[in-house]
Amino acid sequence: MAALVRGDWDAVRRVSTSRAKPLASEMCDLADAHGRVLASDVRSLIDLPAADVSAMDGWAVSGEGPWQVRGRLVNGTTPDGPLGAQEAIGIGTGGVVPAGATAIIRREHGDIIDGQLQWAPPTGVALSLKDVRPRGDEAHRGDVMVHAGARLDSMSIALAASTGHDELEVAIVPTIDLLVTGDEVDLSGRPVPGRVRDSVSPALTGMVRGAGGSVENVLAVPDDVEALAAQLLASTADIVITTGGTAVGEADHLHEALRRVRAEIIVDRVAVRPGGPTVLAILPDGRLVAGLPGNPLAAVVGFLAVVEPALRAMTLETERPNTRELLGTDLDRFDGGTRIVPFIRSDAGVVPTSWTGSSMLRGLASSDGLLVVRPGAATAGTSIETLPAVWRHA
Ligand SMILES: Nc1nc2c(c(=O)[nH]1)N[C@H]1C(S)=C(S)[C@@H](COP(=O)(O)OP(=O)(O)OC[C@H]3O[C@@H](n4cnc5c(N)ncnc54)[C@H](O)[C@@H]3O)O[C@H]1N2
Ligand code: MOO
Repeated sequence: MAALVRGDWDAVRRVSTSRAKPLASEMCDLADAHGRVLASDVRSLIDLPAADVSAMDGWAVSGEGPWQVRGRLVNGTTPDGPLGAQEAIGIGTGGVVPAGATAIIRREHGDIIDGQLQWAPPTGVALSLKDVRPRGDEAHRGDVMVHAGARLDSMSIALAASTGHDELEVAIVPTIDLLVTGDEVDLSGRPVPGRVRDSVSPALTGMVRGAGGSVENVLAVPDDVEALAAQLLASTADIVITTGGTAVGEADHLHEALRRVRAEIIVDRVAVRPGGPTVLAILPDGRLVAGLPGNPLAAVVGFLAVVEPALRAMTLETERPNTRELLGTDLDRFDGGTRIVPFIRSDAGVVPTSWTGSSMLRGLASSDGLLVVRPGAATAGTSIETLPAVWRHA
């Protein structure tokens, strides 16, 4: 298949989605399920609640009062028979309402005098079963509570727990190795003039997690075709991300390394700024290689173009609908492709941050997300597509 060369933003994301192979699934304890992608629907194992239960502390009664009190139902047990006429039984919130009950009386509306329950309702309160939560009020056995493809969060996990689950079927987490190229790049310490501190791997580690994957290794690779090719083959990750070396400089070895390992290039540059030199390739054994530019903001954009869609396809995560917001300012006209620009929200609408250069993360770090600025005019008061700050949800 021919590579998509200087492909449009949406086309690149579609191709990255379609060329990534879904991974298998595994079972996972609820305690470890946060952030995992659900592989099969969570269906309720029970009617919820499983019986008619009282919504209030008080008494279940039958017929008109006063009532003979038959003791108290211990929470967690079921009634040992129906209530007879003029009978009452003490009940707690969540207690199973006995058959024959015709009303719940709240604790504060009744008193026991000589073993008999006397009712002293405030005005307007009638005897009724309105304080009963009927069986199946929230869910019936078999109802789909969480759909396959959902990213599990604390609420969906809690819902699975409330409907009787201890473990869930989830997609296996795709693994990522990050190969940091650039002989001038330091993985730690304070960079002196001429040297650059690696900021791409810290930025991408959280973005990978936010997109459902896991960074297994961060390795510095020298600016050398042999070394890069050897490391591409040695890695066992589902996606190998390289940073730097994508452009046309003398130390830019990515294309040659990909040729040597017989990778098929799927995407060769993207019509986006920053992030233009992004590459996506597939190794003979099916693993993906994403070549991201060395400039940090360009690397983030390249990640969103080719890695994020691939990760979601590998876990079969449901695609989120595009979000749109009101643009708060005119943007300079640009026809050379899509621009991705960090934004913040203001009273007028979304506006670009400062520090949006390809080498800068300062604007992105304080942003609320990214604008997707299509070629052509973008004027204040119109709606514009945005991408959420996925790095923040990791
Ligand atoms: N003659 C041309 N020059 C460049 C072009 C071009 O089309 N023609 N494209 C420019 C664009 S756009 C980008 S983006 C960069 C992409 O460059 P590379 O992917 O080859 O990256 P490097 O040259 O290795 O590095 C670029 C820049 O980023 C710094 N860097 C690298 N790795 C890291 C890291 N892990 N953390 C922080 N900073 C990093 C590196 O020191 C360079 O300053 O090429 C343009 N040039
Ligand atoms: O477009 Mo590059 O990706 O500007 O820095």
